[in-house]
Order: sequence, then C-alpha cells, then structure tokens
Amino acid sequence: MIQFENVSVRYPGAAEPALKKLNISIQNGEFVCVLGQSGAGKSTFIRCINGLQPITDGEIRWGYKPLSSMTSKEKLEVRRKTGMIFQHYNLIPRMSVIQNVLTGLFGYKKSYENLFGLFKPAERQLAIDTINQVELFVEPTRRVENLSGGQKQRVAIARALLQNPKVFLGDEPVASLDPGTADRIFQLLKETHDKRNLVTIINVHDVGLAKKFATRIIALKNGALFFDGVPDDFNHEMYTQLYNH
Ligand SMILES: Nc1ncnc2c1ncn2[C@@H]1O[C@H](COP(=O)(O)OP(=O)(O)OP(=O)(O)O)[C@@H](O)[C@H]1O
Repeated sequence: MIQFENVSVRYPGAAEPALKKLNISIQNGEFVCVLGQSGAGKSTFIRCINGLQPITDGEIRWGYKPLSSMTSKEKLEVRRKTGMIFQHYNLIPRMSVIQNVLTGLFGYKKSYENLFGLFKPAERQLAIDTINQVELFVEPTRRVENLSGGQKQRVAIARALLQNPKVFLGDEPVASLDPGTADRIFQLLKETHDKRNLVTIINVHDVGLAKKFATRIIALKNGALFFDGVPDDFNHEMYTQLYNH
C-alpha cells in the first residue's frame, strides 16, 4: 500500500543525508515499529510517508500513485487518511478535550466552519463516542492542560481517529510516558489497529514494546535500512549492533 523506492532525504546544508536510498513496502494490516538511535532518521521517515517532509530523491507511492505526481486535492486526501500522534501530543492546552478531538475533523470542513468552530450535533456525538473508545474517562469539557501524559495521548489518539484514517503514524508517542502508561497506550494502539484495519507505523525507543506489539520491525542506522523483518528475528546481536552497545 505504501512504497518507498530509493527514497533519500537530505536537509539543506547537511553533510550526510538523513535517509539513504530506502526501499520499503508496507502492506495493509501491518503494525510496524521503527527502531534506531537518536538521529537515525526515524522521525524523517515517518514524516515522509504523508508528504509532511519532502524527499530529495526517489519516490513514495500510495497504492500505485507517486506522492510527487498527486494533485493538491489528492495530497489533501492522503493527509486526511493519515492520523498522526506525537511525543508532545500537539494539543491546544487551553481548549477542552472535546474541542481538541473535534479538530480532527478540520480536514473535512470548509475553512469558515473551522474558523467559527461549527460542528453538528452528530459530529459532537462522534467525538464523544471516540473519547469513550480510547477509554478516556474524563469530562469532555475539561481543559487538556490539566490532564496526565497518558490522558493527553488518548486525546491525541481520539483526535487522529476522528479523521477516520487508513494509516496511523506515531512519532515517539510514548517517549514522555512511564513504562506502564506506555504499555497501555501501545495496547490501545494495537486494539484500534485491529478493529479499524489500519496500517500503523510507530517510532519507538523501547525495543521491548516493539517486540511485544509489532508485526514487523524496521530499524534504521545512520539513515540506512539496517533491519526489516519479524520481531522474532530482531535478536540480541541485532540490538547490540543497532545501538552500538
Ligand atoms: N529540520 C531539520 N533540519 C536539518 N537537519 C535535520 C532536521 N531534522 C532532522 N535533521 C537531522 O537529520 C537526522 C535524522 O533526524 P531524525 O529526527 O529523523 O532522527 P530520529 O531517529 O527521529 O532521532 P530522535 O530519536 O532523536 O528523534 C539527524 O542528523 C538530524 O540532526
């Protein structure tokens, strides 16, 4: 479904490319965890997938269609189909849980509706249902700034789900959470993945989480593909080589 063909990314002025000639094909239903040291290119990889980060060489295809030859309407559709979550949640702190979740619908609305925060009762109900689905048991009118990290990430997941995504991307979504909360968030992501039949691609530092939840591990080292396979094949030797221990 998503294909990287010889994809390289070089940031302006950088001596080395951040991604080097990646050839990767990701199919429907895969739950992929991306591993690698800090600076290995994991974030860049995730952000390329929906065109958030332009590539300098190669091609990324959705289906058979290269991102580079898509019209702006098709690119918008790719963004809509991609739900994203981040390490620092990227919520609007002074707004409530439900207001934050409803921003997931912005890609589907006219700009004046976004500006005036116009949402139909059915959309509000959908937001409430989604808040329940992510098991966030707080008042929807509560401001998000007072929530715990795990609760904030649940708001961010609900917001991403309101887009009705086909692809779910996570850029270190549990890096700021304690191990127990991180595990529960991964559990939620896996359940959501299975229920909604998503493609899920998540960067993670914790190899244990990747091995527990992923159907496939992709590891990057200095921007190049170092490992691509099933979690059982990512053994101790791979681990030491990847992290230079
Ligand atoms: N906007 C940018 N401009 C210039 N260089 C960048 C930019 N973003 C990342 N880089 C560089 O590209 C390389 C890959 O960075 P990237 O953030 O993709 O790695 P990462 O594996 O996600 O690291 P981390 O785990 O620390 O987030 C690094 O050398 C980084 O310094």
